[in-house]
Amino acid sequence: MVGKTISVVGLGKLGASMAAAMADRGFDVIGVDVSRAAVENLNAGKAPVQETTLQEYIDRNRQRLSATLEHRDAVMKSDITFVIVPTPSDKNGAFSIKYAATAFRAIGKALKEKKGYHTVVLTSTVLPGATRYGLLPLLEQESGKKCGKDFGLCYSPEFIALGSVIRDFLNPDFLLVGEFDRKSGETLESYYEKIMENHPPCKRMSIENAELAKVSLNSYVTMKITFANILTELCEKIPGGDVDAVSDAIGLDRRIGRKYLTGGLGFGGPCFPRDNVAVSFLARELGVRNEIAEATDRFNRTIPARFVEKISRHIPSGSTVAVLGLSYKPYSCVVEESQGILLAQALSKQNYTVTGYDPLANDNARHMLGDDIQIKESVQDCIAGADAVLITTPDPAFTALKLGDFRKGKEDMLVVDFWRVLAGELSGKPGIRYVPVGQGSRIRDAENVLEMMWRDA
Ligand SMILES: NC(=O)C1=CN([C@@H]2O[C@H](COP(=O)(O)OP(=O)(O)OC[C@H]3O[C@@H](n4cnc5c(N)ncnc54)[C@H](O)[C@@H]3O)[C@@H](O)[C@H]2O)C=CC1
Ligand SMILES: O=C(O)[C@H]1O[C@H](OP(=O)(O)OP(=O)(O)OC[C@H]2O[C@@H](n3ccc(=O)[nH]c3=O)[C@H](O)[C@@H]2O)[C@H](O)[C@@H](O)[C@@H]1O
Repeated sequence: MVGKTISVVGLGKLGASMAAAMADRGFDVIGVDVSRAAVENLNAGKAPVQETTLQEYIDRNRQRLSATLEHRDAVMKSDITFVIVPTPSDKNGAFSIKYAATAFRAIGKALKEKKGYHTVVLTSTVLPGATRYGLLPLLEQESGKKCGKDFGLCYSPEFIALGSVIRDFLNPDFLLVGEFDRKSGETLESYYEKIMENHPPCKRMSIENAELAKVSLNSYVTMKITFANILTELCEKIPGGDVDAVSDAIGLDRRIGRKYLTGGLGFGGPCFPRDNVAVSFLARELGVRNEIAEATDRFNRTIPARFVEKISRHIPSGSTVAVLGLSYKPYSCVVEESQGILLAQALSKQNYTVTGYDPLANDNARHMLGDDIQIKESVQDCIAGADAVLITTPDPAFTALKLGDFRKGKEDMLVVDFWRVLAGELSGKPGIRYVPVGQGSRIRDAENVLEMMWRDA
């Protein structure tokens, strides 16, 4: 049932890494992209995108990896095709399937000519119904063939975080397979048995259940992060409050777990923020109330403004603020929905002079921010002359900073540490006003509020 050759349509952040990882597991992999640069790069042995270990995987699998602009070539020469093209949010917050539709039409045309059974797998994130009612008809129209008889179809998303795409892909907690019919699911599962390194459990179900499971998982995880961010605010108002102490404790309960329970600056990036919006859209369309997804999204989007207000209580507008961390998380060049970028923009609007630095995301940040923020080439350049420093990601370039890296001028320098990574180094040190987010500050005020609450008991 398992053939030797796999094709991957879409050689972006997810697809390029999946193609290289599957080649490493012994398959011949043909990548397809509409971008000539992506195809030429892969054929020249260069990673089309930046991702941890991707270049190494390409280097050691050159013989088994190739790329083409022609969907037809790839489908004819392979037994199974994974489709991993963008599904951007549309104006209603739903995921658009316009790129997937173009890819499915091209695959359908190729299937018309192809002799023998072929399996098509959609990996891109879509909402329930999109695969069966939006994309499957295109395959059947273009090929003149029947799904379930002439070809198979699955929806099988990945649960992969940028920066660890290859490791996560090869070692998932579980596999999710939405199958058109039993044969489609069995075929895909047998490929996964050969591809994955850790023999994960495979959950097979209807296509629609798998579509719902993918977005539900992300929505649930962001709800958990948001809960931690609410705890963060509460701890700041409680004398001696410490969000990590609380998260570490409740995270030990196996019903909760400690992962994705760290309060800080909120979630960002190209995946999480759009998923609650899409889930809310789905719920509205189906007449279901989903106030959790809506509240999670609302709360997360107000976090930068809350901190601008907080910072303005410490330093007047006109001061210089250094933002360390412009990507949405460490080890990433991605700036989409980055909380660091949103914070920099909000501060600039309030007439602060803003400088920024990120080890990987400087170019993308420059592109997004234009002239409003001065992007610097090193942490030291970014901090020099600043009245306040904001540490927005727990990147090793920032967690390794020492007291001596911060200015020792006449005025104390404000350091807002969203992930509390420099507490040992900076807390209580002369010349620094260290503000660890999620810890009880302005203790006297906090005590007053608690005293008032309980005075008449
Ligand atoms: N990046 C991630 O970590 C994850 C992404 N996803 C989902 O995977 C999908 C793809 O995401 P990324 O890889 O990040 O996108 P991306 O934008 O980095 O890459 C998509 C690639 O598809 C190509 N493409 C567009 N239309 C095409 C067509 N008709 N034929 C062939 N190639 C075509 C583009 O040129 C681009 O190279 C999205 O639905 C996303 O939500 C899901 C889980 C994780
Ligand atoms: O559907 C997707 O496309 C992917 O979205 C996320 O992956 P990703 O956005 O790359 O990154 P994560 O490492 O999960 O982090 C996302 C954000 O959450 C924030 N976060 C994470 C953990 C935490 O405890 N607190 C917190 O605020 C991070 O700072 C970051 O901004 C999911 O983790 C993947 O499982 C999923 O496949």
